[in-house]
Amino acid sequence: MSTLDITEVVVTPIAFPDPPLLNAAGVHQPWALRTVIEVHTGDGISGLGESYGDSGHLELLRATAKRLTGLDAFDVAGLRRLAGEVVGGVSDADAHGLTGASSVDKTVARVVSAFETALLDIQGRALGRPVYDLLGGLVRESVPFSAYLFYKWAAHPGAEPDAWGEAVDPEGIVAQARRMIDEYGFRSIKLKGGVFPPAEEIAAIRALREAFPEHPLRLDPNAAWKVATSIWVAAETEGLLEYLEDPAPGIDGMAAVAAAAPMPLATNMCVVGFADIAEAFAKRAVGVVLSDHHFWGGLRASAELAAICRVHGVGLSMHSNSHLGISLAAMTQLAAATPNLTYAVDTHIPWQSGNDVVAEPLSFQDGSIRVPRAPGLGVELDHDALGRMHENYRSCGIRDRDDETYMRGFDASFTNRKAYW
Ligand SMILES: O=C([O-])C(=O)C[C@H](O)[C@@H](O)C(=O)[O-]
Ligand SMILES: [Mg+2]
Repeated sequence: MSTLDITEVVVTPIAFPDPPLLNAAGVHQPWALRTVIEVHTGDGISGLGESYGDSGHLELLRATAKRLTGLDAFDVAGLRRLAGEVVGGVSDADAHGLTGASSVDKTVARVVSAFETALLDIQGRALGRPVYDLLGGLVRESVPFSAYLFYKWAAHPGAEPDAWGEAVDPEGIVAQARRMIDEYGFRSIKLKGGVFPPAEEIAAIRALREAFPEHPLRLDPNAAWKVATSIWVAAETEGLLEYLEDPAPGIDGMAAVAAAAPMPLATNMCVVGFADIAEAFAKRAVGVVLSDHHFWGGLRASAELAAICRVHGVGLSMHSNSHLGISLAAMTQLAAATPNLTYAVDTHIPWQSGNDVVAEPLSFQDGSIRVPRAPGLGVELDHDALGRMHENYRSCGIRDRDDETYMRGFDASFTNRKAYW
């Protein structure tokens, strides 16, 4: 008799180089952290997951992994129960705060997600079907992604310049967009804002519109603006943005901006769990929710979020932070099966300079990824790369992502820009 009982779970923290990308929380550290999950079953079928690498989360992943031996790979309910027991009453927060408030539910969701992806990978491989078939079936052959632009320094202080160069003004941002679009073919553009005074970021949006008249544009200051400033920026960018993402903090702040803004507001900060939805939707605070399976509780939970958005007439997009090819494959599978995901998906992949833990990463053509037809997620682990990136983790000295403290090393007066302008 075949058994998909879990025999072993391997949790490997890794690090890979990250450029000095600027945001409202500070600046990215030289190394980004992730955790790779390998779940093995008695049948010899294994599945992959990718998650955050911060120390508190890693501890929870390791503790949960120990409990999974013997669980059936189809028993996602059992995974949720065990993860809930491990997390207990812990509310694990990010130092950067870029994905909103923490809660016990969100902490459990982040842990579940890391393993659920691996279980779905196993299920798909066992059935000989891609993960999108487990999520309701294919609704698009290819998934469009957006160019994700960042203000950035030419180099981490004291290090060699990276290949992307400096971008601290509209010219630098347009040059970055041109290069990213030439290389990847993206057909929509997101600018990470909350770095410079809003008038400078509006100027960058105007410059992008002039250089790329056909590309839908988004601006995301990660709640760096007060309500009045947000309303002013929204008026100044009327007709330029497909959505304005998290201009101001909190559901009430967003609702006040949304009531005056000519474009929809999007969020990955004020609606970050199922408990936020009723209030935010009742107050019409957001027109678009950015899903993210890494903190919404996995691919199935993200599909539930999609259904809720659909029935409420709220749009759906997808969030990303620094990630590698297992996450990209999971995001692609989810997007492939989500009818109302009508916005191009965010991705940090261009910033990872070709570093990956998968042997043949999914690649972009004309800004989109063709959905893989192989069983499971459609990617295989590169064990040598995993080993190298684990060595990076051991030697880099970083154990938590903390953009603010890293920035303070260069500007002692810097504080997180929440509602700053
Ligand atoms: O609001 C967002 O889209 C993000 O939080 C995306 C990323 O975390 C990004 O801001 C980053 O990594 O600096
Ligand atoms: Mg955002």
